[in-house]
Amino acid sequence: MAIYLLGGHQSDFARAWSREGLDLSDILRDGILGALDACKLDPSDIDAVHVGNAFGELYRGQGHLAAMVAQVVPELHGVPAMRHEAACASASIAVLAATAEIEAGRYDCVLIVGAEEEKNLPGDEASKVQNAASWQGREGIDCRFMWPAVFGRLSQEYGERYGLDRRHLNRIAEINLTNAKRNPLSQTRKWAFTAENFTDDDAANPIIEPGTRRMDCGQITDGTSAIVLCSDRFMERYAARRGVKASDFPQILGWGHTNAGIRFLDKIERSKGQDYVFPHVRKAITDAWGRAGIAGPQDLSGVETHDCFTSTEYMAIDHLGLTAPGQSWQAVESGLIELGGKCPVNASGGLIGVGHPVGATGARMLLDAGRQVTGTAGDYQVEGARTYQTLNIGGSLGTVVSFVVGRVG
Ligand SMILES: CC(=O)SCCNC(=O)CCNC(=O)[C@H](O)C(C)(C)COP(=O)(O)OP(=O)(O)OC[C@H]1O[C@@H](n2cnc3c(N)ncnc32)[C@H](O)[C@@H]1OP(=O)(O)O
Repeated sequence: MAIYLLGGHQSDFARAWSREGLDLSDILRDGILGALDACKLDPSDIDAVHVGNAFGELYRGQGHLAAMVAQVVPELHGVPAMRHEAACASASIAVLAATAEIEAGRYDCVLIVGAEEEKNLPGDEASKVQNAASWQGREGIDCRFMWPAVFGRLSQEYGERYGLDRRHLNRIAEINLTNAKRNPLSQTRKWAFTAENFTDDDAANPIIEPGTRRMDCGQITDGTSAIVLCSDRFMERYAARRGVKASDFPQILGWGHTNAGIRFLDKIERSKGQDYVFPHVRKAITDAWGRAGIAGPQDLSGVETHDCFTSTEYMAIDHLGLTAPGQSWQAVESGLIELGGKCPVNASGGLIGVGHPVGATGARMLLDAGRQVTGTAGDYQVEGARTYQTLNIGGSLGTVVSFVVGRVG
């Protein structure tokens, strides 16, 4: 059973919606209507809706986002809707639920909308809200900001296991923020940087938590990304109606999904002496390859990966097999991960450059992967892209989801 990615929508991640008198419900509406418009679908074409959102209750006091769907788009009244929360992987989990429904033959055309509002609080408060995705009172990490602290520990772990030169982390930030300048929907496209920002200069690149400096951080972002998936049965009708070919559209070729518990230090302890710092991340990636029928990174045109911090991308590089374990620095130094390199990573700018509206990120990655393999990624197009992989994580790698997207025929 093929699962087609019909298309989708991303909002401008530079927008702070509360400053326009708008809130999470408006963001959700924009995602749904944007995706319908992009795919030239009527609301009546949609069999089910899945909402990805992590922190609606905490940022805006707003829960029950499944029912919000028909509230803001009344034409979807009566259509089944569900909300999924898995921290920063919420939208990918929503996608997994949608693909299962299509594979089961229950529905043929399903809309997935990820949405998050974060900019309605000051930056430091907004960051602390996200601590909720850690194990309250039990992480054993004394800090202000849980995620900058956790991923600072991750770079420390790489340092202890394999050796780590911080210049490679600074370079990852620079590559992603440079890529984001080409992306008309990225949050940071107009931000100004100096060369010192990408060094260990304490003034130009201040320490946020041990092991993490400002430029290592993904952003606090408002935004939505929504995609529409459909069965081959629906695609047949859709293609005939529109006079297009099914082979023009990307398919979700494979997926991997693992859960590894919430507490960061347990995961680190568990993998001592093993090849990979996170064997469950490696498994999600290789499961996706297996289901897609590809052999490994040599079959990929590019990757959209989680880079909530530079250390996260550093980890992703070796777990994706772009280098041997612990040797991610080689891919940074050789230019392999840059636009024009053998396997560009985060051509869009990633979470550091595009922004990270937590509940929307997984859908945004799939949308970008789909754009790449259909040659519609504009100024950040990876030339000749055919097959793309996404890697989306929740919390300290507690939830991991990876997809392989490509065109067939
Ligand atoms: C698995 C996971 O995904 S876990 C990841 C979860 N995510 C996180 O933990 C988020 C991590 N990031 C953060 O916590 C925050 O970005 C922080 C705390 C590091 C910094 O946040 P803030 O204090 O808001 O500072 P920040 O530098 O982003 O922005 C301050 C203002 O300066 C602007 N700004 C920042 N850098 C620049 C620049 N280089 N040029 C121009 N403007 C800039 C921002 O747009 C912002 O303005 P705005 O509020 O009008 O939009």
